[in-house]
Amino acid sequence: MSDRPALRLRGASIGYGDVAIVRGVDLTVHRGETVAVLGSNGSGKTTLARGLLGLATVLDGEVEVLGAPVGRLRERGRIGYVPQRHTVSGAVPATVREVVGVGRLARLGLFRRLRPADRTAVADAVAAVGLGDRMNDPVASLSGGQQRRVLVARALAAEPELLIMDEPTAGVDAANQDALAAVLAGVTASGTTLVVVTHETAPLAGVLSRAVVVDHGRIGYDGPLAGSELPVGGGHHHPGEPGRPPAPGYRLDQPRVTPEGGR
Ligand SMILES: Nc1ncnc2c1ncn2[C@@H]1O[C@H](COP(=O)(O)OP(=O)(O)OP(=O)(O)O)[C@@H](O)[C@H]1O
Repeated sequence: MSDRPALRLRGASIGYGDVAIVRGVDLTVHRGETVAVLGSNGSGKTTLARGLLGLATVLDGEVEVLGAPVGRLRERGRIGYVPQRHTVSGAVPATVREVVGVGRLARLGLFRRLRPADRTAVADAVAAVGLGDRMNDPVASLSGGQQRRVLVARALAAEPELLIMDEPTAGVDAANQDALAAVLAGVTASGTTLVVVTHETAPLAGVLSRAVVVDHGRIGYDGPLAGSELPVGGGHHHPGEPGRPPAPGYRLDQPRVTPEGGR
């Protein structure tokens, strides 16, 4: 139902086995929002993202995705996911067209065949990530950054309502980061909700408007991603009393900059 938020977490704890990594998270993301999920290594960003997809276990609380309890959404193609690990592997050598075609099939459902309009969507998605001339190449023959873009195209080809991306710009060169930003701007302009786990907001600064900072499994900041301020680092801010918003150039793996300090 389109009046329900894209994401709604209430007291959500998410983890693996019986170990909670993300704890007691309250988070609502409305349709069309564009959210950066930030935080230091191991803070729980990927676990949070995986919890939205049913790939990590919801141990407590509620997680609703596109209006349905997590894992219960029947049309999985409504959610697009670009995982963190970037290589596309498999025993059978698959071409770019085939891998991205699988993304389109997720939208159609199993045992359906791609029709001309679907093939066009696949070609458009591949072109959008700048790999139009590699359509028939085995994915295994592409560079790591190019394979990463194949995964982005695979997600785009399904034209999802909610697109969750884990480090989509990592290992991608500046020109292709810009191209990706342009693609995502177009996707979000058509109403797609975007959640991007990232260490670097600068490449997608024009697309992302809200920052959620995960700090030791909890949300330490939730507010605008704006301004030209210096990075905040971890911090223990809370919604309602946010600290300084992470700036577009936020990178947690850069040396910390103290509030008083210069660069
Ligand atoms: N499959 C798994 N089984 C058990 N523990 C896991 C699993 N995946 C991750 N963890 C643990 O969960 C914690 C958080 O990991 P997670 O990948 O969510 O962090 P992250 O914030 O995405 O980090 P990074 O920035 O390094 O990607 C880590 O302590 C990690 O060891």
